[in-house]
Amino acid sequence: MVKVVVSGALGRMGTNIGRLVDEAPDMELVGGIDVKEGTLFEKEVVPAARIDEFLKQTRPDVLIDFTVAAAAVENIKAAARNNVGLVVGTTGFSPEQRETIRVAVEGNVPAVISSNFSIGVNIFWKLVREAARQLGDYDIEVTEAHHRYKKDAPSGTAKTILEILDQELGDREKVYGRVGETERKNEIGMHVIRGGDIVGDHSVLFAGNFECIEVSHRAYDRAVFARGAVRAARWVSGREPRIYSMQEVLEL
Ligand SMILES: NC(=O)C1=CN([C@@H]2O[C@H](COP(=O)(O)OP(=O)(O)OC[C@H]3O[C@@H](n4cnc5c(N)ncnc54)[C@H](OP(=O)(O)O)[C@@H]3O)[C@@H](O)[C@H]2O)C=CC1
Ligand SMILES: O=C(O)C1=N[C@H](C(=O)O)C[C@H](O)C1
Repeated sequence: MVKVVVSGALGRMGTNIGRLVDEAPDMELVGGIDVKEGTLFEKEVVPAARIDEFLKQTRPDVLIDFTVAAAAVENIKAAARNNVGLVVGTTGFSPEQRETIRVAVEGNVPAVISSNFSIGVNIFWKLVREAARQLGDYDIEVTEAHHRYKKDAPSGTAKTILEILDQELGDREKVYGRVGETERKNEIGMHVIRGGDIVGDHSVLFAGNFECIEVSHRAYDRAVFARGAVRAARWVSGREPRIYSMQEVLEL
């Protein structure tokens, strides 16, 4: 049995993940962490201030964190202190926060950290890499769209797309939206849409003369992220203590 605590337990992703863990025959949901007290599928949810005490009491194998960046950093440090493996889907980390996470995790606990846990997006990233290899001289524009409540922008998935493009094409200037008189140079355009209940859309446009290629992914339900996170939780238990990507989990 893989024992799981969900952090961000009362949120959109936390409740989706809690349901899947609760229903999995090989997993045990032992509780949740959030800002307020509550319950998650009849298991206790305690405030984040009590995380150390709760991890000692419930002794999970894995903490799955889908919260906000500043909170996730503290939760990751607590998991590492208590020798609990990690699956981290939270996005919006600064470079400094990423370094803090690396120091907390490496050599201490195994952690799968990904800006997107859907299988489709992990394949989409591979397609974007291949397109960039072939179409480096085309104009490139990245667009993402999410629901009105999303706190960070651009999305973590879009930032991963920009990293892939940089790896393949070298560092290019990023232009975040355009207004007024603008002249296109060898930049990458990055465009963010927020509205309604859009679950998560990402697209990369490669525009040449007389033709365009668009690589895109659209999520219709948060279940695709939740399923990937639960798959990663199963996979991460007992691994060497370092940071893993979802690509490693999926052997892509
Ligand atoms: N990697 C992936 O595949 C995916 C990543 N995400 C990312 O996951 C994160 C959460 O998204 P979503 O579920 O939509 O957001 P929600 O706001 O619905 O959920 C986040 C929850 O975390 C709670 N929270 C805040 N601080 C803490 C803390 N210190 N400890 C524990 N819980 C805390 C929030 O409480 P309160 O509301 O009271 O502040 C809220 O209940 C975001 O960063 C998002 O980008 C989302 C989908 C897929
Ligand atoms: O906040 C969300 O909802 C999502 N966040 C992730 C991101 O920032 O890339 C993944 C997904 O697109 C949904």
